[in-house]
Amino acid sequence: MKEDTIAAISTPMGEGGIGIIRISGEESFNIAKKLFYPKSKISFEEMKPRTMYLGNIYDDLEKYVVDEVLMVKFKAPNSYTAEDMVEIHSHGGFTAVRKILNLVLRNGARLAQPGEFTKRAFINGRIDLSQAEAVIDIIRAKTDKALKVAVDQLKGKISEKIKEIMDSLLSVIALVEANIDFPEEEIPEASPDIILKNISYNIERLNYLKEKAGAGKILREGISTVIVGKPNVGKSSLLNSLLMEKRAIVTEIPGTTRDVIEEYINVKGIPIKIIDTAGIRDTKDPVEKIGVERAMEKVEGAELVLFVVDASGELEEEDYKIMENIKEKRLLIIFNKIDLGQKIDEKKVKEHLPGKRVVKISALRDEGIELLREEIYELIVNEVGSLEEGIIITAQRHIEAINKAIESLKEAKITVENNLPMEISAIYIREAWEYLGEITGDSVKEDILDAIFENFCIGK
Ligand SMILES: Nc1nc2c(c(=O)[nH]1)N(C=O)[C@@H](CNc1ccc(C(=O)N[C@@H](CCC(=O)O)C(=O)O)cc1)CN2
Ligand SMILES: Nc1nc2c(ncn2[C@@H]2O[C@H](COP(=O)(O)OP(=O)(O)OP(=O)(O)O)[C@@H](O)[C@H]2O)c(=O)[nH]1
Ligand SMILES: [Mg+2]
Repeated sequence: MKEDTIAAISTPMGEGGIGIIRISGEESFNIAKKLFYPKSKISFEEMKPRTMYLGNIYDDLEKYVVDEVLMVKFKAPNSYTAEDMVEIHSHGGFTAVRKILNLVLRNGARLAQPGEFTKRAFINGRIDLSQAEAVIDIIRAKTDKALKVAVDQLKGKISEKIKEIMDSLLSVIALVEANIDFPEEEIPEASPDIILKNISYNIERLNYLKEKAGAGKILREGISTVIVGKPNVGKSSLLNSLLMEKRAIVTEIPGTTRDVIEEYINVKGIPIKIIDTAGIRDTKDPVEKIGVERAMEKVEGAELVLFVVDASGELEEEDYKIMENIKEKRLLIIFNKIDLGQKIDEKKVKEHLPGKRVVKISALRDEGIELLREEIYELIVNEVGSLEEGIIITAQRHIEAINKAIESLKEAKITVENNLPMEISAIYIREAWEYLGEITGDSVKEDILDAIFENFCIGK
């Protein structure tokens, strides 16, 4: 079946130096040929692939030059999608790119869906599914470390590991099937021992990949971290210190913050989504009340809580209430306003929040902030393991597939141990193979593909 020729603007809409319109599919060259007039007066066919040419985009209906651009063509299969492709590099901004896209559409292309270029790269076999998924992770990476992990995935590191395991599983399946089909022949015997060994080894390899998944999820999605505490303890000041900018309004009036404020910070490569909330207290003010409710909701969903108290005062009833609510959470206790001297009873706080660490800071003077960042890092790394070496799985979809594969392999193991016919074991091993194939895209259903690429941006 002949695929449509698709087109989209691949750069963000806004004022910028350059804007890129991409076209992919069989009609790409014909469409570009009608619009593009090279300065050097050579024909479209004479232009070398993967070489930039300067020229004009000309509107053949309205008869005027739309923009001066650079154009480059890619001949299939040597392109991003592995189809014929054209890129038009125009001036940035809203108007030129949009006008050129419209011209391209008028001449026979249709607007690309989100992720459709990358989907084609996958369907045409240039990259596998986990590599395709890495593309959007690269675009959305919030720290250098997250970027590095995504680029490793784009380079095929995950697929390589998964494919090794799949091949190993396939080799036992083949062995079992050969023994069933040709029991008389001179082929290696599929002894229960050999099969068990293979299964155990592959379960081990999958478990190893799983170990790093926690770190992976954190690198990809960040840790949602809520700053919580009574009014006026310095929550917004802490947010500002961490961000190194005056993001939130700070005043000496309790109840200043009402809305939830969310920003990202980078703590040694870990993206931390930091959320400032309204001070928790009983209040009659209807606006503040909503703020307090929102704060409590955020605490509920938080992966890390920074509980701020005013260390220059005594613990109050509100503090006790908040502690009661957050004691089960991953949590750091922040003693703020330490510049005013410490009056708070540290023992009492620790009694109410056993096992949690205290960090002493002055948000006003930016003191202790570096230490706090260290503590956040340590807390996370202690729980999820190092973010440094090894292959890091980041996608929830991959983790689920690995879990299901492990379950199938465990089933297979039981059948062998119970001396059931080998073909039964082979069925479970094949099931594991198929689950892993969902990661690479070797065995994946259309709806999963749609769900993956729907989340991409247009033009990617
Ligand atoms: N202008 C521009 N910049 C871009 C992209 C692009 O498509 N256009 N990319 C994407 O969005 C990224 C680069 N990724 C790419 C990956 C593969 C191929 C490609 O043509 N691959 C062929 C040929 C490889 C070769 O040179 O031998 C292939 O793999 O067969 C192109 C871009 C980032 N920057
Ligand atoms: N001395 C001293 N004052 C501080 C410190 N941190 C914050 N403050 C002051 O405490 C007051 C309240 O600070 P905010 O950051 O607005 O407190 P908050 O917890 O966000 O308050 P709400 O939004 O009302 O809940 C302001 O006057 C700050 O300047 C600190 O470390 N030392
Ligand atoms: Mg505040």
